[in-house]
Amino acid sequence: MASSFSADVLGGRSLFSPHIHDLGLVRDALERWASGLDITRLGSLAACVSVAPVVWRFLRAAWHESYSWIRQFFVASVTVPGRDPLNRNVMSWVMTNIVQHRGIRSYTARTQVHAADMADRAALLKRKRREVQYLPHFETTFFRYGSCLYFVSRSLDSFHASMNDPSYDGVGGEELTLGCLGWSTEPLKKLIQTCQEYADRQTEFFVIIYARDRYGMSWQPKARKPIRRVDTVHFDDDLKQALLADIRKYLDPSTKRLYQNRSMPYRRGYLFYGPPGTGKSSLSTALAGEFGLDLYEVKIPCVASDQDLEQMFLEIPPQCIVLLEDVDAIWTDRDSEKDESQVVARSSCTLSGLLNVLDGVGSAEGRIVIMTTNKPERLDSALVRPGRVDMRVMLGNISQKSAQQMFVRMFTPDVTSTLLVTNDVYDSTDSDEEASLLEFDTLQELSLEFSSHIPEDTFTPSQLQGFFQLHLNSATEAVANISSWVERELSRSGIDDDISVVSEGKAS
Ligand SMILES: Nc1ncnc2c1ncn2[C@@H]1O[C@H](COP(=O)(O)OP(=O)(O)OP(=O)(O)O)[C@@H](O)[C@H]1O
Repeated sequence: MASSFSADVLGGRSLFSPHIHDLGLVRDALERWASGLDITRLGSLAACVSVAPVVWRFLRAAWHESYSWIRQFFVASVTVPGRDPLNRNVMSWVMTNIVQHRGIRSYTARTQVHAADMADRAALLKRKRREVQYLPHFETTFFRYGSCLYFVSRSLDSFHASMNDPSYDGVGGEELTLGCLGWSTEPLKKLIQTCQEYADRQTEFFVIIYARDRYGMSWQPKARKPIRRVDTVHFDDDLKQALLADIRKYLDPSTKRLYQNRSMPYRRGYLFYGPPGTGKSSLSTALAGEFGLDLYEVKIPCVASDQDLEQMFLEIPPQCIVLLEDVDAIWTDRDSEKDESQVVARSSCTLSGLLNVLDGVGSAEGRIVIMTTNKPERLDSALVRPGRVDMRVMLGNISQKSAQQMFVRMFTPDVTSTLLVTNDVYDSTDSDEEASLLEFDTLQELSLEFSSHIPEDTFTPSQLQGFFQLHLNSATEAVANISSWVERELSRSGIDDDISVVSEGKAS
């Protein structure tokens, strides 16, 4: 037993011997260091360590004092209020061009709110998981731009308050102070102009949609959507061209002069009507992108009072699109007694409140107002008279022609990837052209076959979009499945409440 025990110990020793060797070395080093220690030096070291915090506090106070002196006498500054649109422009420029180029070690993290922004496919599939948004966390940052030294400080208190607002997208919103060394504010104005130009370039690719914040206190950017081309919203082609021409003419500077010379209010109003899911909101967003305008969204059923509506309109800038959604929720036709009771129940603002903001004292020049409704017959004639509504656009159920266009759009190869392929890989030879032409021809044939199965003016475009979402990977599969889908939808609409929606679309 004894021999076996000692054998085990020996075995263990041989196993761990390198560590024991290392420990021996550490112990030797410690012994050498301790033997050379001088107790006086140790005491002065301890004294230094104990006064270090006091020195640190003193240096900080001195720095703050001298910093405020420097700021007072040698620094020019501009403060940008949190709720001003300029704030967002400055902040996104600073984030993109300064902060992100530095190694960031401090972030604010919060749960991503906008589901549309989720890039993580796994998170999308696992619906309960929400993506985390990381935002650079800084209070003051110094940077050199051109020949000047600048700094930007932000009020972190208001930043944290904004972060608690789920509709806040994380950029801007807190009071900013921009400063630079010197007595002139010119470099600051130039910097602000650079930020503005940067923001303008951004809007070439995006539409900024503004909505009231959750307290109803101010307009806040709700979403930044990639521009949707107007040709991706399918409805009557002639009507679409007429609408585009009308807006283009209205926005032409010469038209503005004409209106002013003739003492006419420079405003334009449109009414988009049709069943739900026919593209009224999509068209409004597409128009904002087409004409480079911001979109201010007012959901009429959510407006608390006439005063709120008035305040909203007072804060909307002149050059933009105002989208008044579901205007029928305000009230019904004045002659229709039976609906009068629903009016009070559905919305808290009144017809006179709405008319007042459309062309009363507070209504600004240069706006485009788009009203949408599913029930145009309910609207009061005063609201839709010329001057308030200059053009009515009916967005109905989908025609065979639009269904064909939608099919081609869904299965046309991505333009950017096609361009990459043609530029990088191929020399455009005759056979290649023939191949792409053939592809185009096949797509046309398939689209014709597809649309022949779609009954005229029966389904909403959003219904058809739902079908495409199931067959996005194969055009032939879509064609093969369309007739059974149509049958299913028709039989469903026979028993569904949807039948009323479909027949309303046909009637209008
Ligand atoms: N005419 C259309 N052309 C292309 N897509 C459309 C069209 N109409 C609807 N869609 C698609 O259907 C979806 C819903 O459209 P949208 O919200 O614009 O309809 P809407 O008429 O505003 O509906 P609602 O009256 O319920 O607000 C969007 O994803 C949009 O892409």
